[in-house]
Amino acid sequence: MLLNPVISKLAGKRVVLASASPRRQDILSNVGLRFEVVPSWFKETLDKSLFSAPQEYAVETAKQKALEVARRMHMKHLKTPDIVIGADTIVTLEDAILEKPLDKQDAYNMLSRLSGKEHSVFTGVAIVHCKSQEDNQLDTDVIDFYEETKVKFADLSEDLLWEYIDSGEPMDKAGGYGIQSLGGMLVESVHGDFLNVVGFPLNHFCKKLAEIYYPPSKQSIHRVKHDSIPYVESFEDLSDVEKDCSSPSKTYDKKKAKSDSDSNTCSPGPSTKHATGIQNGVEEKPSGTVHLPSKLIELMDGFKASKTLFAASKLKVFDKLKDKGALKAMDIADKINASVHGTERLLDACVALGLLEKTHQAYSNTELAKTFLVSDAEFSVHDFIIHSNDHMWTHFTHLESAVVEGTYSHHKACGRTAEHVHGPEFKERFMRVIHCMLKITAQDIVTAFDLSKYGTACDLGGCTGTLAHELTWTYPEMQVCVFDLPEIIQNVSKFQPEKSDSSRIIFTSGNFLDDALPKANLYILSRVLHDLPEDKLHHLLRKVSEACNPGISALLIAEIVLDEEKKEPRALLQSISMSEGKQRSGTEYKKLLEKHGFNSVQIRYTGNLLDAILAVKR
Ligand SMILES: C[S@@+](CC[C@H](N)C(=O)[O-])C[C@H]1O[C@@H](n2cnc3c(N)ncnc32)[C@H](O)[C@@H]1O
Repeated sequence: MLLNPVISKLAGKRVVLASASPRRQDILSNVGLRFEVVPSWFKETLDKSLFSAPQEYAVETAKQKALEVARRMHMKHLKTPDIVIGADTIVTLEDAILEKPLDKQDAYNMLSRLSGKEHSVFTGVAIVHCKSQEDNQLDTDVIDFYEETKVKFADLSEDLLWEYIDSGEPMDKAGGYGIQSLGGMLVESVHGDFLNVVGFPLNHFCKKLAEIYYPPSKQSIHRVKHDSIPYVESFEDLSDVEKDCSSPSKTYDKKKAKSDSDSNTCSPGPSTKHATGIQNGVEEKPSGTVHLPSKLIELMDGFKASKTLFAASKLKVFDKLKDKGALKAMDIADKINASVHGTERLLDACVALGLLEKTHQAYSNTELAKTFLVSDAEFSVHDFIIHSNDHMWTHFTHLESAVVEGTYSHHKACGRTAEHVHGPEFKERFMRVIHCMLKITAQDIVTAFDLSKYGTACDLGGCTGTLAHELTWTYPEMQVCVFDLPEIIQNVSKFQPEKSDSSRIIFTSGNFLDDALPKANLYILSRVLHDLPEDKLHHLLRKVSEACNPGISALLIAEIVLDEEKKEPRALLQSISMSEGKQRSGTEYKKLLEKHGFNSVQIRYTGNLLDAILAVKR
């Protein structure tokens, strides 16, 4: 349950926290906010002398952190977040800004300066609302603020200072201390928001959200206009949010219905059209037509958009336009051997979907098509689209019977024989699909954690070796073994990139359930666990755990990690077509791994197709 109704205003939006700080993540997730973590690459090197007050520096840094993530996500995967939250905490003493200590001596200098004195902790916060414009440019709207808390340190003895520094705690914290853990011992008093010192001013943040989502009522808000049709403009008050939207007594307000449909919250359906009510003494009358929520329209029409993309890919429209500049519908029809009339309709639909551009009756690829849809582009998802058209489409057509039967008997449903599924043609297509999707997410997986200390890695179920190449590019010392079934390994040669030091990668065939695992410091299971039934899953994890030496080895998992409420649509839509296995939340993965002796489990939400989990036995 959400304690604060303003947090619920963010439900259904793609919210990103541009900070790797586990403390900020905890503060926000504890109040039920669902968000992805995409740490900012913005370097905290703004010239402090340019700011008239230290808090302005913290606010600007927070803003730049959030904007960097918003721009990167928009550019990189064309998945623009709705909101990016950036934060920066600094400690100031007599106008000097103390950030994170560089080393133990620096930590000592900071803490001894703070000893016996009162200092200020400022956290600058930026809330960036993002929107992708029609020309694919990113439009951002920044709201920022800061919070100050005053903290007084006790007089600290040399011994206490060094004991604290030797604990390692000061190193990643502004001012060199963490109030929420050992550093709490140094603090005599706190004036202001405690969580601000921990790293995020939650109370001020919620107040800001309330200002954004519940603008203060104006004098004229509850006014009645007596035109030919009387109408009422009204802003809901905070307490309205918790009310059941289906309540028949709820008054219908056209403006609200529109904004609700835009923000995917509940909106009155046709049954409320004739409702009347009294709000703040003003009688409201029904006001005009009911808008079908855009969310629902999108869902009802979604299959047409998918099929348009699939048909254009299957007919190789994007390939024909590659390197050709703009072509008229007639010329494209000729190249794809199709009717001019039908081609023109398909092309116009692609323009409407942002896949093609049209100028002077001629069509050309958009940047999105050039990057992802041309079949030989570096990051092409063409093979995945063809797989979706030829297989997933049929799969989903039989969804009702799969639900009724409780299993996905897709061979039967799709009229396919074992030969279709296990034959060489299927294997090669399967490998192409895996290869193209992993190419897009591999970099984020291998950089989610610093893996440089692992000299050898073994990618179990590593298929074409995409992750192995990314690992050797990122970690120049690492040797990687790709372990997969013999029929996969014998086909890997055609997937090897030209520019790669393949001497550090070996391909080994075997069955990870039956055979001994190759020796390695780092085991990788990418998109393997979610597919396994419980008995095989535990068997495999037991084997990996036995092969891992405490303190030396680790297990890296790449999967979609569900939010705790299990509402992530992409994972749930994928689950619907899975016959065995299941998608799991972060807590479920932690419990599963703890059961197999991995007592340190860290999760990174990458914002890309797969998230990363690093599990270590201490
Ligand atoms: C869903 S794919 C994932 C491929 C790749 N790791 C990725 O992240 O895209 C599962 C991989 O595990 C391999 N695999 C399945 N069962 C296996 C087994 N018993 N032993 C070895 N590899 C297996 C499959 O051949 C396939 O390459």
